[in-house]
Amino acid sequence: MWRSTSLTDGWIRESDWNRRDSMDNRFRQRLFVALKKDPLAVFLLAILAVVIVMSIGGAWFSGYDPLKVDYKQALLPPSGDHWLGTDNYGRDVLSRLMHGGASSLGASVLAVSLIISLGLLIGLAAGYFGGWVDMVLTRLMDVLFSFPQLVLAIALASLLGPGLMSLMIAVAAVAWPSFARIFRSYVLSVRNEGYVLAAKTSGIPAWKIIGTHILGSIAGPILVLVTLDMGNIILSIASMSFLGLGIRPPQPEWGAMLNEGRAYIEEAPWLFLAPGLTIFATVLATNYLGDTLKDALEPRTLHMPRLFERRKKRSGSVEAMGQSGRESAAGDQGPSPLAQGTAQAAESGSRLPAHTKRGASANSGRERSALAKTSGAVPPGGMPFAAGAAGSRGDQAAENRACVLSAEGLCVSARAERGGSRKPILEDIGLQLQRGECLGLVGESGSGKSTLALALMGLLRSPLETTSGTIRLLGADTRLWEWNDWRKARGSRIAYITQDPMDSLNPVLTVGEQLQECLAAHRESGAAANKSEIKAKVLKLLQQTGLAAEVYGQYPHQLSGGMRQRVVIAMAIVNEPQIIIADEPTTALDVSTQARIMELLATLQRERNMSMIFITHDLRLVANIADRICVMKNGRMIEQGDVRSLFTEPREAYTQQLLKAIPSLRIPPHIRQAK
Ligand SMILES: Nc1ncnc2c1ncn2[C@@H]1O[C@H](COP(=O)(O)OP(=O)(O)OP(=O)(O)O)[C@@H](O)[C@H]1O
Repeated sequence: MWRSTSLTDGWIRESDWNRRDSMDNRFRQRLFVALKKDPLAVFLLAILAVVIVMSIGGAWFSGYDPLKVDYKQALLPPSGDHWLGTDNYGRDVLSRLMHGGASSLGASVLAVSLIISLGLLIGLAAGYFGGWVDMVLTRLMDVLFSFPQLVLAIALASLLGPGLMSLMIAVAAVAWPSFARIFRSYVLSVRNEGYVLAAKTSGIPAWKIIGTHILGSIAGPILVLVTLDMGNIILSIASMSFLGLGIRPPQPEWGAMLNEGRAYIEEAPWLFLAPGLTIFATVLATNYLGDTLKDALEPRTLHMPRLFERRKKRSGSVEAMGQSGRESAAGDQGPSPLAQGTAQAAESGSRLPAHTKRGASANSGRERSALAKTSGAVPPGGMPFAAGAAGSRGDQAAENRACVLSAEGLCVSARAERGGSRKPILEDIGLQLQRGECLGLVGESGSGKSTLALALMGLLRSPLETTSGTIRLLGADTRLWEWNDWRKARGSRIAYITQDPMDSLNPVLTVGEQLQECLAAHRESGAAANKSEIKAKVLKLLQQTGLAAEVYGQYPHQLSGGMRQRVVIAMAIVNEPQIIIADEPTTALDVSTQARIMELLATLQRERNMSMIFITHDLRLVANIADRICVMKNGRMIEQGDVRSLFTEPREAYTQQLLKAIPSLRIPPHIRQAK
């Protein structure tokens, strides 16, 4: 099903509309949750609503004419007749405040609209077209920035003459460059995104690309910026009115009322306090609500409450485990879940805890920053991982020691939107990775390979979460781990190589800087950083991964795809992890580069006795590197076995189909005949 859209003049797939609707729903839901959790935000929202309603409906709500002079009523204090008292002309202050609100808020909204329109027009043009357009517009902004804004606004307002309109124009004329500069940088950050380039290559005109793709992507931040800056504009307009540059007396306006009340601050403080507190409350409310909106649009800032939630869960689960007697009481008192897990591994032998519904889901994902962290984190500081910790407790313990990573009954599902049902992604996954072993993970697209990899790295991100099952990393039960425990393990114990190297590489840092950062992240705390030693280590690593020394000072965009993938491999092994998860590391490469990268991975794995999970669609690739293969389909592990038996005697029909699907290298008969 398709729907037309007036913006693109094209057609949008029904599923895309649904996705857009679901994004809107998610935003509304997050906003609702943010408001529900924050009584102050609700209180300020209520205040703002009252101020707006009173300002708009001043003529209906107030029983007094805000302009009518009655000297007999002058400077009356607040009373039942005049709730906020009267001013020196005997005018009702509340009535003037309400009518003044219409002027102040109206002028602020119009000024913001003017500023945003100008800022958008100029910021979009400068950011999208670049070149001389950008240069001219940026220089113009620089010139305007070189004047003190308030002084320039006062000078402009004086030139234009008193009145609310000239005030608005003056405020807008000095405020737009700051907005234009921010909008320009938003545009710069999205203009080279794939979807914008795709639209350009489809021949869509620039104004349409700007109107749909670019503006659509930056609408959220713009909305936040507007809300956050509304308070500033209200203040600027009030300040200039206070200086006598705004609305002409006797018309009311908050800033002008402040000015009028200034002379009576001792004998009639309500004249000053009423507009002052109203401005204060309105500005505070718009600023605070801008922050709330930002939290709803950028879910990462919601991590705080989630972390608290998880902490609660954690203490609950530890207690529950203690009560049920499944785990030793020592687990409760141990300094770290890592240590607990290792102790459990050492002591319990095959005593794996029963599956629990308390899954430890971590909040992060595929985004670049999180992936960078898979190669760098806080020093493990003597984490007693399984190596050597199991001691000599017979064959069973030795067997456990050899298993560096395992999943038991692992289930992952996508949390439902309100009212919907959970979508299972992984079901009852069981796998074991032995020391020094390479385990191939194959399956069609969407079978859940990457989700499993992210779960094994503790990198599942909402809406995905572990619902049951256990992951043991080097003997440690990770169910109780928090973000920080995972952070310590990632990079130093288990590392991740992504399909697209640019997912892991920061485009503005050199290769050397990025490798040094990973290395420094796991340096023992307090250990002195010897720059030349670190550099030497990084250079050696570059050499080991087949890269020339000059790559050290180069940026990712200066490298070929194969070189970038080598850098990512170097980042993954820089802290000598025992386990590597390589998620289709060669898919984006040509065949010969692919072969060289495979050779590099195999060599590094062999030389360092690392364990590796190699994820791929390609059975031929996995046959060359893996010792064992797990086949996944629809989120389930349907077959496991050593390479030979899986290739020669596949049990499952699906595995047989996969093997049959391997393309033949034979030259097709019609080409042979042509020869
Ligand atoms: N954030 C998410 N929210 C909801 N569903 C998701 C999310 N991420 C992945 N999925 C779903 O999980 C399933 C498995 O996806 P996953 O990326 O793990 O597959 P894959 O086997 O790695 O595929 P590919 O080889 O194409 O990368 C898919 O049906 C996908 O739609």
